[in-house]
Amino acid sequence: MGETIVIKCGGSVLSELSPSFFESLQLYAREKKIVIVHGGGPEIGQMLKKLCVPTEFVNGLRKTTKDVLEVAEMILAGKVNKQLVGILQQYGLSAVGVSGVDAHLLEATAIDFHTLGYVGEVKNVNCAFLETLLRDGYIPVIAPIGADELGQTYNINADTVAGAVAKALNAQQLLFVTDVPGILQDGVVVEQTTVDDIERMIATGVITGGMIPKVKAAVAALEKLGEVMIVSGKTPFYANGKLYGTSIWKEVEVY
Ligand SMILES: Nc1ncnc2c1ncn2[C@@H]1O[C@H](COP(=O)(O)OP(=O)(O)O)[C@@H](O)[C@H]1O
Ligand SMILES: CC(=O)N[C@@H](CCC(=O)OP(=O)(O)O)C(=O)O
Repeated sequence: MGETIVIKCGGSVLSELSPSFFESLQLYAREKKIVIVHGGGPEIGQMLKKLCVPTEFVNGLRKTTKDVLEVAEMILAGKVNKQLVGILQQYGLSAVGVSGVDAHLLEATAIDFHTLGYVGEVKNVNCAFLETLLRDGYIPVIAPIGADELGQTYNINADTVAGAVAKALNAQQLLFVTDVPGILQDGVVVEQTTVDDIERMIATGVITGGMIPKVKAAVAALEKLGEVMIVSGKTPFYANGKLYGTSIWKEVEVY
């Protein structure tokens, strides 16, 4: 069996993942070991609204009070994780759903408690646990909740978790599956780009909002990985041995 691929499924597209997306995944799973990290930001937002719990974002991260943390855990580790595992199983893929709390998978600490509350960053990934699941033929499906050594849980941005897991596993590739077919510039998909280009696109306002944590996680992961891709979950992302979307490299390849 081949190399490990980490796939992050964004909350923006979870309810719209097309049959062709799962068919691409089936093809990919024959050749690669797959780890999935999922988001669920829009669902957390909807539940917070229903429960009249205020929510605000600071630099793309959800400020997380005790009440917000409780809802994030319910939605991510409870609802979204189990729904996604259920769908993967319908497509014949052996998925096991865990949160970062299970088996100390994601050891976390607060980024900046004063500004963000219980928002975590990843300190350590239990790779041995993931490798056990992968060796037994399972696709680990990870909800982005981590815990510290005292058992305090944290809400972690799912793009950040995907980047940290890909780096820790020395993954061959990291794929961000989202609701757009890649990084768009003037409405056109940028097929290949580099870390320098990305910094320019953030500075000039081409890349904004939820695309920012994604490209930042991509840039951090590129310290160790060769390539990060951003692809759409609404259309097939893999066919004839080729991935369709934006490919991000550390620097331009010279042929
Ligand atoms: N240059 C860009 N190209 C594509 N999408 C962009 C760009 N800049 C900002 N975005 C926004 O980023 C969104 C994807 O991020 P987000 O909503 O957080 O998705 P996810 O839940 O998949 O992480 C897109 O739907 C789009 O609105
Ligand atoms: C700290 C932080 O912002 N956590 C995110 C976790 C979910 C997430 O990242 O979901 P998407 O991938 O769908 O955006 C949140 O509370 O929305």
